[in-house]
This record gives sequence, C-alpha cells and structure tokens, in this order.
Amino acid sequence: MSNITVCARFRPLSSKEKRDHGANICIQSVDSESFIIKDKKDEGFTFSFDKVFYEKSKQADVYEFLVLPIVQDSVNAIYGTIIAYGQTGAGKTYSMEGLNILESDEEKKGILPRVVDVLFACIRSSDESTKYSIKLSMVEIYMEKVRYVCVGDSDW
Ligand SMILES: Nc1ncnc2c1ncn2[C@@H]1O[C@H](COP(=O)(O)OP(=O)(O)OP(=O)(O)O)[C@@H](O)[C@H]1O
Repeated sequence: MSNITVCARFRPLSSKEKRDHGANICIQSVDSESFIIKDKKDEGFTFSFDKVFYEKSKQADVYEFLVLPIVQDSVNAIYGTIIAYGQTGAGKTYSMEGLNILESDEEKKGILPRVVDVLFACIRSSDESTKYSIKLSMVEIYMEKVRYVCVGDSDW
C-alpha cells in the first residue's frame, strides 16, 4: 500500500431521496475496489480506489481498513492525517463523528471517537517509562477557507 490511501464510501439513500427520485442508483459495484457510474446515456465509467465501501459498510469496516494503521503508526511517532471529502450531505460528518459525537452507540460511532479510544488504550498498555504527547487539530475547509473545528492547544 502507498503512503496515501484513497477510499470511496457510499451512504444509503435517504427516505426523501427515495421518495423524490426512486430507489434506483446509477452505481454498479464491480468489486471491493472498483465501481461503474452510468450516465444518462447508460454509458459506464469505471472508477478504482484502494477500497470502496458500499452502502452496507459499517463504521468499523472503514475504521479498521483506513484508520487503524494510522493510529498504530502514530503511537510510534509517525504522523498521520485523515481527510473526508465530499459534497454537502455526502456523509463526511457521519464517517468522522458518527450519528452523534456525544452518543456512545458502539456500532455507529465514527472515526474520531474510535481513534481516541484506541490511542489512549495503546498508551495505557505501553511501557510506563515512555512519555507521550498528543496534539489534535480538526479543521473544516469550506469554500477554500480553513475553519478550526476543535482547538485544544494554543500552539495550533
Ligand atoms: N454511511 C451512512 N449510513 C447511514 N446514514 C448515513 C451514512 N452517511 C451519512 N448518513 C446520513 O446522511 C445524512 C448526511 O450525512 P452528513 O451530515 O454526514 O453529511 P456531510 O457530508 O457531513 O454534510 P455537510 O457537508 O452538509 O455537513 C445524515 O443524516 C447522516 O446521518
């Protein structure tokens, strides 16, 4: 795997989308790395990623494939970044936070609470002589402007 991993995730259609446009979608799964998008003329375009998470994918699937290796590296002082990219309503917040960041629904909790749980578990189980320093920054880039969503330390 390269230093950068790029995945695509599809969310289920909302009830409004189904009501307004029907349940048919223009995506056809090829395998766990590729899918075909069909345009209005029924012409297919194939897109490939390191991994495709289809609508039935679980938060844990995304975490284990994409995020866990970054968390494991970070415990060994290797920097990592996770970026969620997509149009409004695509599912960025759901993937990053879950249904509700303050709610501890084990199945639905997103990347952020999972990272925090595992990071502190790794530190707790490590050799007591090792000292860790953790810094977290979370930004939103919207209309090319960077907004700090989470500021915990004046260094950032
Ligand atoms: N994988 C998923 N499974 C179930 N529901 C999902 C999934 N992804 C997103 N949703 C739901 O779809 C809706 C839109 O998702 P979300 O708010 O995460 O989008 P967003 O990309 O963060 O949008 P915005 O950029 O406007 O903030 C929410 O109601 C969310 O709960």
